[in-house]
Amino acid sequence: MSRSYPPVSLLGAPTDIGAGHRGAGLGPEALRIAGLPEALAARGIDVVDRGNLDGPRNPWQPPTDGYRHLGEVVEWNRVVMEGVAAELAAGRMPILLGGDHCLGIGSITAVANHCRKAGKKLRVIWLDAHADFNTHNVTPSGNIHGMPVACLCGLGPQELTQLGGNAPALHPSEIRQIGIRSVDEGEKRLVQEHGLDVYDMRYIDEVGMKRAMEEALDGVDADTHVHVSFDVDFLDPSIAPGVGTTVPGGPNYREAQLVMEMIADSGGMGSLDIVELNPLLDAQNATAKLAVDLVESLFGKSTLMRD
Ligand SMILES: NC(=[NH2+])NCCC[C@H](N)C(=O)O
Ligand SMILES: [Mn+2]
Ligand SMILES: [Mn+2]
Repeated sequence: MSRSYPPVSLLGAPTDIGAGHRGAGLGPEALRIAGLPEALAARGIDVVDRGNLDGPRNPWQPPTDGYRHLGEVVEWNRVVMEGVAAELAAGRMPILLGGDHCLGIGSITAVANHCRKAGKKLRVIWLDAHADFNTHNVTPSGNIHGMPVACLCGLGPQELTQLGGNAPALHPSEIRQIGIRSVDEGEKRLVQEHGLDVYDMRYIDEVGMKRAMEEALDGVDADTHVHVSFDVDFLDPSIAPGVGTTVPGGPNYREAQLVMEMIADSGGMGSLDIVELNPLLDAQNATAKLAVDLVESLFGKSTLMRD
């Protein structure tokens, strides 16, 4: 199946404000140096690099009341939400270059608002080692990059849960999480209570990535906007060392390619976040290059013609 893609805009968000390690703020530049704009252009996509958004610097403080850098995280997410919303309103596909995963709050809030206005269904495909469903009372770290899914579903500080208006941006039924293998104790209970649809590594081991992805994409149709939230720590650390919170036992190269190819085949991808890439922990930008390779597959690159 091949599709034509709308024009794409790259938006850099160079910050590690929600993370526990410094360095994710260098992600946008590493992705550019790994050739992301050129790779998309080579696929015939009209791509414009908007450069980097601007936000507060990282004061690198310990958490207060269960959150590290809440004020700065709110500011960054407002900037991201506005940037992503402007691209969607102009009929373009935003690709957010993070930055840490707290930025998913702003990005997905903008996408959800756009879908409500356009009368489209939303399906978020969350590729991650982590559920990112912590709240300030259960977080082991206070790092807000461990909380974006909870915030989007209405659990968290009002400044984040109501970033785009007074209703939660997302209903748990709109998200599918793939590759999960690290969920904190208190977080497990919340995931269960809110009925998140989690395709964890145990499930993927048992049924295979193909069936897991068929299920995760079930119901996606021409009226569905698919948002892909790609936390690079989704990948097994043996192939993707350049992230701050590695967890062993993730998808290998072929499984990751299949995920991307199946999302491409769904024909529904309307927006993408690439987050948590940390060039300071990488080996010669190899993780960034792998991310670019996988994004090519997300945009329909395949070995043979398959129509
Ligand atoms: N987006 C991420 N890399 N999240 C990692 C979260 C790690 C851990 N669960 C925490 O809340 O601190
Ligand atoms: Mn993660
Ligand atoms: Mn994450």
